[in-house]
Amino acid sequence: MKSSDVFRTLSAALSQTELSLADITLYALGTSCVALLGAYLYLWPYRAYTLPFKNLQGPEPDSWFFGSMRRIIKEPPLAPHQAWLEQYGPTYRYRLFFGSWRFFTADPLALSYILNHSDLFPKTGMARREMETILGRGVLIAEGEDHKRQRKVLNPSFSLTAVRGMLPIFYDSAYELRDKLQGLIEDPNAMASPTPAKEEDKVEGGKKVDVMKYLGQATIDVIGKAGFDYDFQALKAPTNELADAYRSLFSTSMTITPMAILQALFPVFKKLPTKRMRVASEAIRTTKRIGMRLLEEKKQAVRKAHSEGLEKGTDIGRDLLSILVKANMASDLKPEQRMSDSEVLAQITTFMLAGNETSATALSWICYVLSMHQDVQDRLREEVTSVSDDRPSFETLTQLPYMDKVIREVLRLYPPAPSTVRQAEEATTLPLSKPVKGRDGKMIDHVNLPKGCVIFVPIMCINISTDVWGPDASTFNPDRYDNLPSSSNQVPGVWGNLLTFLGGTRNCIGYRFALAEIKAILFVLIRSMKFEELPSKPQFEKKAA
Ligand code: HEM
Repeated sequence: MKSSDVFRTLSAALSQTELSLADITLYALGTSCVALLGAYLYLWPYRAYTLPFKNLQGPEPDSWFFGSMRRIIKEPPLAPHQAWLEQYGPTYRYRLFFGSWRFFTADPLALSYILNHSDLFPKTGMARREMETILGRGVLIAEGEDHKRQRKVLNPSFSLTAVRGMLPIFYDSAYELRDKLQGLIEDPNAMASPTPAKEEDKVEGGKKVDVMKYLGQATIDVIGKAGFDYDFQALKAPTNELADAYRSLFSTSMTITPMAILQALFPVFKKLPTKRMRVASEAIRTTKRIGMRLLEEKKQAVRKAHSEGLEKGTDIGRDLLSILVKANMASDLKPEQRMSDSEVLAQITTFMLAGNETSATALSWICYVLSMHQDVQDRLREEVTSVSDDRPSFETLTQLPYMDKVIREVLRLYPPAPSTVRQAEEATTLPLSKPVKGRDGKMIDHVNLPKGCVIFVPIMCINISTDVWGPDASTFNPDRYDNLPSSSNQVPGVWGNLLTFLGGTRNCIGYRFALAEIKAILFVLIRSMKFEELPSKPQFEKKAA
C-alpha cells in the first residue's frame, strides 16, 4: 500500500466516524489532562493521605515536583538532613521528586533492626539496576541467598590472616608514594598541584601538593596488586589501559545527565546507542577481557597445586582474587555454593569501585585534619618514630594506640561513604529507642513502614549524634576513645562504635584491608614529612559522588 493510500484510508475512516481532526486533538488533549490530573492526585495528595507514617514530622518540600531534592543536591552532603534532624529529632520524613517519600532515621535501635534484617531491607531496585550495569552481579549487588553464598566464598580473602599477608604490598606502595612526593617537593621545576602556588604559599622546603591525587594513585596500585595481582603502575605511568577503562566506566556511570536519569527510571532507554552507553560498553569489554585473563591465570595455578597434591594451605598468591579462586575451587565446597566465572569477574570490578576511592578519600581527610591540628600530628609522629622497624609487623602497626585513635576520629567525622539507602521488602513495624513527637503532638515509639518504602541510612549523622557521643560530638578529639560514653555501644557498626563501615549482615567486607592499608601509608608518610595548611587558607567544598 502506498502512503497516499494510507492517508486516503485514514481520511475515509475519519469521515465514517464523523470526527474531524480538531475533535481528535481536543479529545487527546482532554484525555491527557485527565491522566495528568489523575497521576498528580495519586502521587501527591493520595500518597500523602495514605502514608502509614504521615504523623511523623519533616520539612515542607521546596518544590511540589522535586520535593526537597534541589536543597539536598545544592548543600554539602547530609547538611540538610542534619539540620532537619536537629529540628524534628532522629526520625522524620521528607519528599523527593514525583511526590515520593523518604523515611529518615538516625535512631540506633531502628538502624540496628534495618541493618540486621537485610532480607527485609535490601538495596533499592533502582540502585541495584544502575550498579549492576557497571559492576555485574558481584557481592555489592547480590541479595538474599546469592549474597550469603558470595560472602561465604569471599570471607577467606578478607580474613585477618589474608590481610596480614598483604601488608608488604601496602608498604611497597607507601614507600613508592613517599619517594614520589619527596621527588616532587625537591624538584624546583615540578608542579605537584593543578594550579600554581600563590606567592604567600611558597614555603622554604615545602610545596603545594594535590595530596588526594597522589594518594589516589597509591590506592589504585594497592587495590591492583592486593586485589587481583595486577600492576597498574599508577604512581609511575600516567596511563594504563585497565585504569583508563575503570575511570571512564565509573565516571560515565556517575555523571548525572537528563538521559542518565531517564535511563535509570526506564531501563529500556539504555538500548539507545548514546555516547555514554558506547563508552560504558567499550570499558566493560576491556575490564572483562583483562579480568578473564587474570582469572584464568589464577585457575591454572590452583589446578597445578591440586595436581601436585598441595590443596590446602598452598600459597598461589596473597591477593584477594587468588584467595577467592582457591576458596571457590576447594573440593569441600558444594558445586551449588560456587561462584560462576561472571560472578568472580564482577568481584574484581567491585573491589576496584568499593576499595579504591574510599581509602583515598579517608587518607586525604586524615592528611587534612592533621594539617589543621599540628599538635596531634606531632604526637602521632612521636609515636611512629619510636618504632625502630621501618616495616613493622601487622601486630605492631595495627596496635599503635594513638594512630588508631586518630584514624577512628577522622573516620567518624568524615566517613568516605556518608550515607546509603535501603527499601522495605514488605510492610514492617520499626521500633525506635528515642520516641519522636508526631504532628499531632503525641509521642511516636514505633513506625509502620509500607512495602517499597525507601529508607535513608545517615551514616554521617549517627557518627556525629550528640545523643551517642555527647555535646562535643562534632569536635575532633582523638582522646575521646579513652573514655567512651556507654551510649556509643548502641551504634550497630562493625568497627569502632561507628557506622563508617556500616554494620549488620552487609557491613563492609573490606574494613580490615582498608584500615591496614591506611595505617601502613600513614605510618610511612608521617615518619618522613609534615602536612601543613597553605598559608592562604583556601576554602574547599565537600562533595559526594
Ligand atoms: C575507608 C575505606 C572504606 C569505607 C569507608 C568503606 C565503606 C563501606 C560501606 C559504608 C559499605 C556498605 C555500602 C552499602 O551497603 O550501601 C561498604 C561495602 C563494601 N565494601 Fe567497603 N569501605 C571501604 C573500603 C573498602 C575496601 C578497601 C574494600 C575492598 C578491597 C571494600 C569492599 C567492600 C565491599 C565488597 C562491600 C559490599 C559488601 C556487601 O554488600 O556484602 N571496602 N563499604
